[in-house]
Amino acid sequence: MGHTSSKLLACQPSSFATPYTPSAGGFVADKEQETWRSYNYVVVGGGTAGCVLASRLSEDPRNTVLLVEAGASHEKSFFSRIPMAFLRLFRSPFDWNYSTTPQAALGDFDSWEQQGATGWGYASLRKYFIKAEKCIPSPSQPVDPAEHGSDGPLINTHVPIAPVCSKFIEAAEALGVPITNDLNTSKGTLGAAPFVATVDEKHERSSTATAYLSDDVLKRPNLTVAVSVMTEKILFARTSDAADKEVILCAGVVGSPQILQLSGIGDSTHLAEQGIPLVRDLPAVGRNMLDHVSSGALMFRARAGWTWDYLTQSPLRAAAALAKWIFSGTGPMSSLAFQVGLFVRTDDERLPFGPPLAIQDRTSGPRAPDLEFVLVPFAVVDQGLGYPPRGTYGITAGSILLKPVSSGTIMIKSSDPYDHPVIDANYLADESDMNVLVKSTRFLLHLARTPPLSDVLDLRPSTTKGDMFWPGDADPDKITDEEVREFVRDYGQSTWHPTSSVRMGNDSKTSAVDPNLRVHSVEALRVVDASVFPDQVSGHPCAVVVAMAERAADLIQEEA
Ligand SMILES: Cc1cc2nc3c(=O)[nH]c(=O)nc-3n(C[C@H](O)[C@H](O)[C@H](O)COP(=O)(O)OP(=O)(O)OC[C@H]3O[C@@H](n4cnc5c(N)ncnc54)[C@H](O)[C@@H]3O)c2cc1C
Repeated sequence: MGHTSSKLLACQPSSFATPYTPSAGGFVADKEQETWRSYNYVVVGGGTAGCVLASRLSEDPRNTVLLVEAGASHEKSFFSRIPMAFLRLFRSPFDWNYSTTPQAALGDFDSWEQQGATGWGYASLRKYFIKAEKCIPSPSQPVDPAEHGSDGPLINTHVPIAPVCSKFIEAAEALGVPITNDLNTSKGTLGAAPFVATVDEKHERSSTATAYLSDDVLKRPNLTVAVSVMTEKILFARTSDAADKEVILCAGVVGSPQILQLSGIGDSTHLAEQGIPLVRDLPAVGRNMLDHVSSGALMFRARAGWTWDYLTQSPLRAAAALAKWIFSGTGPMSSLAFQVGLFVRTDDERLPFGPPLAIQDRTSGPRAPDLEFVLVPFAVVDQGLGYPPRGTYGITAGSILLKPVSSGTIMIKSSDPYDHPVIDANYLADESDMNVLVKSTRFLLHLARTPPLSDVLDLRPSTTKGDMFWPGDADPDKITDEEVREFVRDYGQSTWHPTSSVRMGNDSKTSAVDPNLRVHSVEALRVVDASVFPDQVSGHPCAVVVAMAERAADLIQEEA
């Protein structure tokens, strides 16, 4: 996070905090605290949730708020402003570069309430989705205004899509997937449509850092924002002196369990092994992590003129597209890399999923999808770090397991906060998860052979394993399940949507925070981010994190 008015952001801890070296135990004597600079709310992590909370909590001038973010201000990253350029941020200084352990086998809202997350059903979350949003629909894709917000900070809009993307959607419709104008309604996400984009009036990629922490918000005297400041651990007092003071962890699915464990909150056995004094035994901290794992990218060779491969293959045309975006805010650079989505159910018998395979239904009900397909309108090798040879055109499609059975763990491996924790995602450990991806890959192969998509592709049946267009060129009726499994094992990957590593619930044996997001049996400490999701969602998590942070801001202020 960060902002163009960087003079308003602090980098030196001495400018907003009192220097202090903690003793090994982590508890601070009452006398020492009296002399400290203090805030009503310290928000740790200026990501999606943290920026919303810092903005909303500081609306009341009586609240003093400190937001602490480990990363640098995004103002120096030109690429973070260009909607199309998000792949350029991979392995940049803005990337934590986390990786999972090697994976041997290489996840609504009403169901959240049923799992103990009282107050987090759709009926209560809906007003926060609307509060957060300013929807600007395009005339070609009208939406029901009753389903959307009109004056929230985050702009949702439609951006241009490549010609091949329309063919992808039309082919999906031909196979039986309904086309919808709007994937984001109370009716659920089932169907096929272009994605909406959080792109602002300046045609720049928008985040909660840009939308919620505007210049005016950053000028509030009661809000201090610190960037490039790593939170190492939380210090505790044995007695609470002020009920209105809170630390709110918004450090994300990896950062929040890591900070809790470093601070002595987690599985007592694991903390003892790391030599960390126990503050509270909460085994669910760092457990139950659920991610959206994908089959791996399937590339299909395409005919010239239908894709946007020129963005990666022709520096001249890429420069022209960039100039167009800079001067008019239009063209391919104003668009997304992932442009269209299909949300389906694997038990939909109309769709060509191949022979039956056992699948455990973890969806919240018959209108909720368990599978998503996405399309990038150019060929992408190794997550955008490589591209096919010039003159080779392609599309990159992937299928995403939305409701995994397998769950993983995030555990610190030492007491050093700068040591990345061990992330064992445990992908596809349950056979049902692998079966979803086998079915989905076969569906994609059929989709590619369905007009009008097949008319703009250039499939070549002679391609063999190892080729970048394998298994895209494989015959969906001949490729074996084992061949698909092998592809998924080789190329399956995270789609960067982990959740639930500090799960919300009522039972402190199976959850880490209560339905008001307070860490069980610890005063004045909350967690508000994707880590508290009781379960994975059947869509993309970011809007849910924003709505959750909006509701949390209300909960916190009601309790103060
Ligand atoms: C490449 C990529 C693409 C994605 N695309 C989409 C998408 O298209 N749609 C969608 O819905 N979701 C998408 N997501 C997922 C979405 O970004 C996350 O679900 C969401 O940002 C989670 O919000 P959060 O507040 O839980 O955590 P984050 O936004 O990750 O915020 C956590 C913050 O805490 C900071 N932090 C961590 N540890 C510390 C520490 N010790 N001290 C201080 N600060 C700390 C981090 O730097 C970070 O800024 C994508 C994610 C990635 C990585």
